[in-house]
Amino acid sequence: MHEILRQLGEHALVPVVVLDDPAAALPLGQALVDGGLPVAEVTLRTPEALKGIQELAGHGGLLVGAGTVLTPDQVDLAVAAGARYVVSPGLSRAVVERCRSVGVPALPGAVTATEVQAAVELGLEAVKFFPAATSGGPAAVAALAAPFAAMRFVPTGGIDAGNVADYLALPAVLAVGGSWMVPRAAVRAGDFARVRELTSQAVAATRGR
Ligand SMILES: O=C(O)C(=O)C[C@H](O)[C@H](O)COP(=O)(O)O
Repeated sequence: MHEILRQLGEHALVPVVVLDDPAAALPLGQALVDGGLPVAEVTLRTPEALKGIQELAGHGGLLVGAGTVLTPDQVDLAVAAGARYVVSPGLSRAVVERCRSVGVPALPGAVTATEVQAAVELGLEAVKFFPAATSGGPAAVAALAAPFAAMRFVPTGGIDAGNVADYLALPAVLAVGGSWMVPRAAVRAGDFARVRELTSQAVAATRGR
């Protein structure tokens, strides 16, 4: 497995961050580190996201990736800003190939057998099972994993403290993604103590994995 994917698997959680203000990036990154989770996926949903990736990548201790990557050009921008993995909501051959050519792992969305099979054909080792809750939840991941024995899944979308353990219990799950430990409102309000607390609670749910 790609070293970066292996590291995501070790942390077992991928916090999905929406940054409205790049000034929040460093305190947010520190709150994640202090909460025991030195990982951040910054979604390219806001104009400030690339600046935020740059700030977080400069932190040094964080495994920073880009989310909501829809085009090969965005792969280039994200990687230039310091992203070390690229997450997409769906499966795009062009995005996957650009990731391969610049040497970062792609984590594209796939929730059907056809999509997972397409990911296998592209040589991918892991996919994002997105949106997880509305696509059948843990039962759907388990059913989909059965015929694709080598594939690993990163369920994301609608996961929180109440159901994360159900996903983490599945051997096919590499890690679980979500925004519940980094609520946008808390980040906006500068409430990084809240982020740290939610993060350490989420990390506690991964123990014994
Ligand atoms: O696919 C992408 O790149 C995304 O940005 C999707 C996000 O990962 C989810 O929307 C997070 O889902 P929640 O944890 O329910 O907030």
